[in-house]
Amino acid sequence: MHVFSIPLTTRFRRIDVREGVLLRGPAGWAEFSPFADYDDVESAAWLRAALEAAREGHPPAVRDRIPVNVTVPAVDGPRAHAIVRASGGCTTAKVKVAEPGQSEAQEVERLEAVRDALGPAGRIRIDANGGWDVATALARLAVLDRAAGGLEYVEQPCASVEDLAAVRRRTDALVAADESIRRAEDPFEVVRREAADVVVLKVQPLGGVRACLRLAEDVGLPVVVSSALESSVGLAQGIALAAALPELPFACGLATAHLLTDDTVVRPLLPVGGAIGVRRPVVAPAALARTAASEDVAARWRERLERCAAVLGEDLADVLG
Ligand SMILES: O=C(O)CCC(=O)C1=CC=C[C@@H](O)[C@@H]1C(=O)O
Ligand SMILES: [Mg+2]
Repeated sequence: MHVFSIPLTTRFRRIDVREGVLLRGPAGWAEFSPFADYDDVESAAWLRAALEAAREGHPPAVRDRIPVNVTVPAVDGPRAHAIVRASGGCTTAKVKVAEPGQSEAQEVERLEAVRDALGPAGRIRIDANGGWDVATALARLAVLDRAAGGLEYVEQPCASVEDLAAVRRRTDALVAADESIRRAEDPFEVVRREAADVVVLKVQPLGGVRACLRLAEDVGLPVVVSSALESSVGLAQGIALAAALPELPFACGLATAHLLTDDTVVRPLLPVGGAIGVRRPVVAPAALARTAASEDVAARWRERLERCAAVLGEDLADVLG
């Protein structure tokens, strides 16, 4: 077991340092890295995902390259431009909007810069993380669609499924559901209420690659696989899901290794030509030493891991070695 602590290159989701645990089982390394705002019961799904990867490995792949979007945090125009240009050939960008404290003008500047960097053929999607009410979403979407020169879709414009459905009914923009799937008691409410055109699946919060494959089948909507800002060990779990899905019509949000200043593997899972090759990266002792958390952080994670294992009724002896 290895506890890592890696500073981010850019503040994202109001965090500056990404922490988590790497476990190693008979099928290889796996990552357990629930965000701090997930309680033990919610975090247990993240552990189920890690145990599946460590013990069973990944299901068969049906493709060997995963097209990915570059993820643009809530930064200013010049920085957004630079991030897109340094993205490893991504032709789709996902741009964060609705950041608390930021203005519409800052979002417009960011989207114009991203369009400029991508060129006319690129695709731009935005993610509001549930930050708007319906009226704000409708007004802002019109403005941001113009600034971006067309939006591929808007991810989680509002927090509730009811509001997502209202936005979807009242605009031409496609709506993607993220938090309404990953943090919902019932992910099928999105389907019943016709609240989304696309669902975003993240492997850790949804309990593993196989659980996500079943969910994708049952939901019956196009899927975008996205990361939870993991190190490349966790990203490989997302890559494995994207590789195994029968259909993959959109670029996936798995190019987030560039948001970390270091990684736990020899060759991080970064895009080349806008896609990430399907592989399980090699964890290296030197990378583990560089990214090792301090003793107090490690102790906090060991306790969290134990509490989540208790929630699942799991004995972790085979993955802690
Ligand atoms: O989808 C992407 O391009 C990258 C992943 C990403 O945006 C996220 C990762 C982790 C936490 C989330 O707040 C955020 C998201 O909302 O999708
Ligand atoms: Mg999202």
